[in-house]
Amino acid sequence: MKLARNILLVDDEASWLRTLAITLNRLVPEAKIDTCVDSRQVMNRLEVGDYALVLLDLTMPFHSGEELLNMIRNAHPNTRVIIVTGVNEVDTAVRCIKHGAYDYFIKTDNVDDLARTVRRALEVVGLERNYLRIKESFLSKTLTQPEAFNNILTCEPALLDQFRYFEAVAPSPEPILIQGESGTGKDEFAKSAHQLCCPEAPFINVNLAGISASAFELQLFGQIKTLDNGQVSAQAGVLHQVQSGLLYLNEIGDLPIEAQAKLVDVIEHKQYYPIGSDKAYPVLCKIIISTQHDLLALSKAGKFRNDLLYRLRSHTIKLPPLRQRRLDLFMLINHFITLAADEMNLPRPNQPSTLAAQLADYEFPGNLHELKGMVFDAVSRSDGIQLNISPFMEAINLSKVTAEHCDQLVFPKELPTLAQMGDALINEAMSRTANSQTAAARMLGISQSALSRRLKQEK
Ligand SMILES: Nc1ncnc2c1ncn2[C@@H]1O[C@H](COP(=O)(O)OP(=O)(O)OP(=O)(O)O)[C@@H](O)[C@H]1O
Repeated sequence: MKLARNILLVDDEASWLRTLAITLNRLVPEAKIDTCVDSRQVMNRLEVGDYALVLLDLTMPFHSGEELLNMIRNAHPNTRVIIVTGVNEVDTAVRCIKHGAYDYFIKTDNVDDLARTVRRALEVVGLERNYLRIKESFLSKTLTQPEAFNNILTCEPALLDQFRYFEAVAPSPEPILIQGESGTGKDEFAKSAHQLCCPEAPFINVNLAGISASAFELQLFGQIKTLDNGQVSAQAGVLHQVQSGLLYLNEIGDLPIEAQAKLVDVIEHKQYYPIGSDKAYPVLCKIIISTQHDLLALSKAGKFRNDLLYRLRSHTIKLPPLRQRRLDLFMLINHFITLAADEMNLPRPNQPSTLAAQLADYEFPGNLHELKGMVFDAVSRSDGIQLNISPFMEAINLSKVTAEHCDQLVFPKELPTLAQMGDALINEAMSRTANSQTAAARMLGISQSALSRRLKQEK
């Protein structure tokens, strides 16, 4: 991921440089700080260092700060320069700002103000770089790393367009929101993002369904405790474990509102505090967030924070449900036949040529989870030559019957209890969705956490 983090501190006073570097390391932990005491080396360092920001003294031997400011702005217009000097003269300050300095500080100024400005300058450079890269990549109309999408089969033009958008935004430091019904491929897109931005680093998937605010905080931030005997015990959170990898937060719509505030802080300040610690640690990972809910509707209902919603809007992709991807059916069925035959060690049956057309009007409420479940069932019932199509026909017929008799449920002579009906409904939904709790919960019109609790009670 290409973040704007590198800062070069330039001053001929070595002891001041050391102090400034230590202070900024503490106040802006996400920054990578280098120092340079010799003004003659600055331009060479900028050639090789990808610096987003230079903090520059004014009075130095060889090249003065003002001279360097002009040289840097001409040769590296995207690098910002903040003047940090002992010279407290309004004229000089005005001249520097006119010549393109981002800001001007006196060495005796409050360091917190300087740190805030440094962070803002890094953000500005990051956003500029991001915007340029996204524009270039999107306009190029081709994928640079098509292999990152190997697990997502499609020939639907709308979804292929999403690949280009996703590749363009994947390296951005902002989080990406993936929206789509259960089974539309959100997890697969998160894995593609990992391939695109940090394949060598860890990928950690955290399911937020049913999580409490305190469990979320502990899982993300970890905990540092000082025991009675003075020893320190530390429990690492996923933000520490994932390092510069990819953190996938699944089902954000289920996150309690208090925990959402913590997540806003992480996204906004790119730093976090382990529970029990007042030391800030940098957030180095890429964050991908998914939901099957309409977050705008949740926010209107007071269940989702506006500030989090706005933060997640920078990069959003919406995955279409399978009922809008008819062109893909034939290919997906073939793909799942191969998977099922390999997994169950069975001969690979052929897909009847009319099957995809027969499924054209079926709604697939469980999307790819449901299709995969049907194909696995069909392969297990096949003779090894032709795919047994009864699981598909049963689903089509059932949906027709349900549509025709949706207001006329037929009950046995002796009525079941409410509890028995509930259990039977849950079992049916789980079996129709190949045991996907998210898809089954959606079918039943309840949250995944409620379904998960019911299933635990059943056991
Ligand atoms: N385009 C695709 N080609 C092949 N397989 C796919 C594709 N999209 C998804 N799958 C497979 O379909 C199943 C469901 O996909 P996935 O888990 O990514 O959906 P999801 O939207 O994350 O679901 P949930 O909301 O339930 O977590 C997985 O087994 C996945 O590997």
